[in-house]
Amino acid sequence: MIIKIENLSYVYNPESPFETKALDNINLEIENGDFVGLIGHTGSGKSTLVQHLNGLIRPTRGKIIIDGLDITAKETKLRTVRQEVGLVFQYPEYQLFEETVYKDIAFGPRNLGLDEGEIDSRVKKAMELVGLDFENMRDRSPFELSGGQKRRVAIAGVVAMEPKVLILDEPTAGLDPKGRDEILGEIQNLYKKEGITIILVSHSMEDIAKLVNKIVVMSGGQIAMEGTPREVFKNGKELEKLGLGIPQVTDFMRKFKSKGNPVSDDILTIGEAKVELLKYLRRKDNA
Ligand SMILES: Nc1ncnc2c1ncn2[C@@H]1O[C@H](COP(=O)(O)OP(=O)(O)OP(=O)(O)O)[C@@H](O)[C@H]1O
Repeated sequence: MIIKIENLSYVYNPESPFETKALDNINLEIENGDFVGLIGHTGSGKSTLVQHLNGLIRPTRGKIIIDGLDITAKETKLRTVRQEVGLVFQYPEYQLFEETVYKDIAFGPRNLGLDEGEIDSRVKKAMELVGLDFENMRDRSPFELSGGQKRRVAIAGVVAMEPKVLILDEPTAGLDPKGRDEILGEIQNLYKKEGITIILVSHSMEDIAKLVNKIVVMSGGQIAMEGTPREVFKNGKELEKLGLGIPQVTDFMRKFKSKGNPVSDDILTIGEAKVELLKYLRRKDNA
């Protein structure tokens, strides 16, 4: 197990008129190599939770153990936590600030005190992992890049820290469909190649169904459901009550089945639907 969260609660602005209980007794275990989708409607506590995981916020109550290290203990240094857990914020491109792509990605590794050779190889590897051409892009200014490219630079900066856990908070927000697909493809690629643990916060059930092997559903600062995508998306009605949906293709297959067509409704992606519908058509032709 790489992450263990025990009885985690967090209150913003305690004992003031603005007091908000954002996390309410969270207990969660994540296995090494899991790809976790964290979903929940606006204000359910997802961002607050992920900020705890890399030490940006200290809990009001409870404990977080990452790879055997209690990151909530007073004596644990933030620097150590950041090496273990990389967090890519929403709209991370706003945090780019160096004059070249290379310098921006090298910033974190340089702060770790690594030597130039190691920094260079980490920048190269991180750029390759997120699909940025090293020779063509290294000396460009991050500010003259497209939205999708800027975001990749920002993700590469976190990847270059070689964290054991990578958290991405809405990495496709604000991108066009092509940019979204590219970034998601790179994330999937990174997961396959590096075998790290990934936590993806997303409002897109399609993206979640396509990528993750475990879903955690948050509501009102608590964990409302957890399980494999198949387990979680079986509970369409409960998800709806929490202001969430199921992938469109899952919804379509369920409706198609309910009209009396003999197909499986346990379908999560377009690819699965295609296979199932072709089988159905063949059966129909042979009948
Ligand atoms: N800096 C803050 N100060 C006070 N309250 C906050 C702060 N940040 C979040 N909250 C409150 O804490 C609760 C959880 O918010 P959080 O941002 O973690 O939710 P979220 O699920 O990430 O939402 P979204 O999907 O909109 O990003 C909400 O009630 C929110 O209003």
